[in-house]
Amino acid sequence: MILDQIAADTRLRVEAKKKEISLEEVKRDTQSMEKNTGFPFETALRKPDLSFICEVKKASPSKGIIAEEFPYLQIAKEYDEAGADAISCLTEPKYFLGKDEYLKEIAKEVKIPVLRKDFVVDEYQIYEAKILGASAVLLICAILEEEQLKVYLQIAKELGLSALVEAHDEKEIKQAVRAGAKIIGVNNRNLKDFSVNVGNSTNLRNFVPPEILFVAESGIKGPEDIAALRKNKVDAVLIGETMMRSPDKAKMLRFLKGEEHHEES
Ligand SMILES: O=P(O)(O)OC[C@@H](O)[C@@H](O)c1c[nH]c2ccccc12
Repeated sequence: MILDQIAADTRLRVEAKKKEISLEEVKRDTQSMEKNTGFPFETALRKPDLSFICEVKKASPSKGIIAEEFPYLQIAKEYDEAGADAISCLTEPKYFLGKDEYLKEIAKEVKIPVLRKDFVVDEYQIYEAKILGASAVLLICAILEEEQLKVYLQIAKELGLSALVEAHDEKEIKQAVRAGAKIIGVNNRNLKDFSVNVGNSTNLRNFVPPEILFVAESGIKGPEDIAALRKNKVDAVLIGETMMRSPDKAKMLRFLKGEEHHEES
């Protein structure tokens, strides 16, 4: 299964990083950092209207290369100017061709909060996210034990980071709720076989209590998808490929919101 493979590779990557900079060192580095005031990622999602999280992603295992040319900083700035509420930035290098530097530079450059999109299997990566300037981390239920998830949520909280806890089915949502997640994302893409069903997040909407923020992730292509998610009282959407492939981010965002009738001019 691809997810297990990515998680295993990530463990190796983290072990190698620890040899260069130890866990103690990254912990110490976060201690000397300015304390965050509030949780900007969570705040960005907690508004009456639907929030948009736009993703900076060069490639993925299901789609291959999405952006041959990849002016990541410019893309992030365009998302910010287009009115995105937050940015998701892939840092996983092998399968998504992400880089820590992308996140670091983007977080410095934009006003909106940035989520570190990676496969967290070690607390090391949460401290690292903080150092890179992220406002939030992704925690994927399918690769974490419930106890681990609880511990990681606590570490993130202490660092002033929000956590988007990703679930794919009812069982994982229940785990996320028990572990104390404040933001739950339901992935419409099954990471076991890459099949996409935008109905997955609407079907599972009611398993998440209303005080927990609900994010619909993946496979969102057009205003009909957004309208259906709005109707189901989703708090936020996470959109990657559709935004990445669009030459005019502001226009695409208006199109998705139903404010613009044509995708292309
Ligand atoms: O490009 P899409 O289909 O709009 O999907 C974005 C995002 O949801 C997807 O990249 C994603 C969702 N969960 C993940 C976990 C790891 C890596 C990537 C992801």
